[in-house]
Amino acid sequence: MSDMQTAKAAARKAAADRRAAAHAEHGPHPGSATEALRHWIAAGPRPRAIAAYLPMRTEIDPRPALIDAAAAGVPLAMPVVVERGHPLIFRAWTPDTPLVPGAFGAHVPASGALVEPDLLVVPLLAFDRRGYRLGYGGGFYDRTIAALAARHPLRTVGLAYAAQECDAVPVEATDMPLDAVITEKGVVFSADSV
Ligand SMILES: Nc1nc2c(c(=O)[nH]1)N(C=O)[C@@H](CNc1ccc(C(=O)N[C@@H](CCC(=O)O)C(=O)O)cc1)CN2
Ligand SMILES: Nc1ncnc2c1ncn2[C@@H]1O[C@H](COP(=O)(O)OP(=O)(O)OP(=O)(O)O)[C@@H](O)[C@H]1O
Repeated sequence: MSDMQTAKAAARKAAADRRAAAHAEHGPHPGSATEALRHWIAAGPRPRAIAAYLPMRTEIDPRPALIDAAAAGVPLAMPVVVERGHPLIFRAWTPDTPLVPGAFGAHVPASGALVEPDLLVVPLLAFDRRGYRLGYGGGFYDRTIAALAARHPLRTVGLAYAAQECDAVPVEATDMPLDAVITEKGVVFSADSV
């Protein structure tokens, strides 16, 4: 393992433990995080489509924060892994969409049209106040953010427990910073651009 991989692995392990403790304390639907994300979405420009995630392990469930957008007719989507080393794709999703277990442990919509989102709600293990994040190590979100942002304007918001914050996440050239990070304490990071 490179020094970078070793540093990321250690940061992931520590953050996973802190996230599990926060999940046990606050549950999967911390109301203040849901409210902050709902307001953040409502306060910005109307998205063409929002992609969030179907929670796995001890991630916060983003779905309750999407209710207003869904009611306003904004298309929603969830991620699907196509292949290791490739960007994610997104399938249309509503609360009634049947789900099946996906290749990497998360559920995915069983079927559905492909969606090109311009707002991404991003899961993570660790974040810092520059907007950098660590996920499970697939590089899926880095590749996906780079690919989407190359095609059109994109906004990205991380959703996490406050306990997942780090001073400085180990960063390499391909890491894509988020535009904002929301926790049960509110909007804890916001780039100048959003
Ligand atoms: N809810 C949710 N859905 C998601 C993601 C996510 O982070 N959260 N993803 C975000 O990418 C994608 C799935 N990616 C994943 C990538 C790796 C592992 C995983 O279990 N990794 C192993 C380490 C494996 C290795 O290093 O080879 C692990 O964490 O133990 C899980 C999901 C798409 N869907
Ligand atoms: N755009 C890219 N092009 C090529 N390699 C990339 C790209 N993005 C990430 N990678 C590589 O993928 C590997 C995993 O990346 P990283 O450790 O940042 O994953 P992660 O952010 O924790 O995972 P995820 O984004 O799936 O949640 C690293 O070796 C990284 O260099």
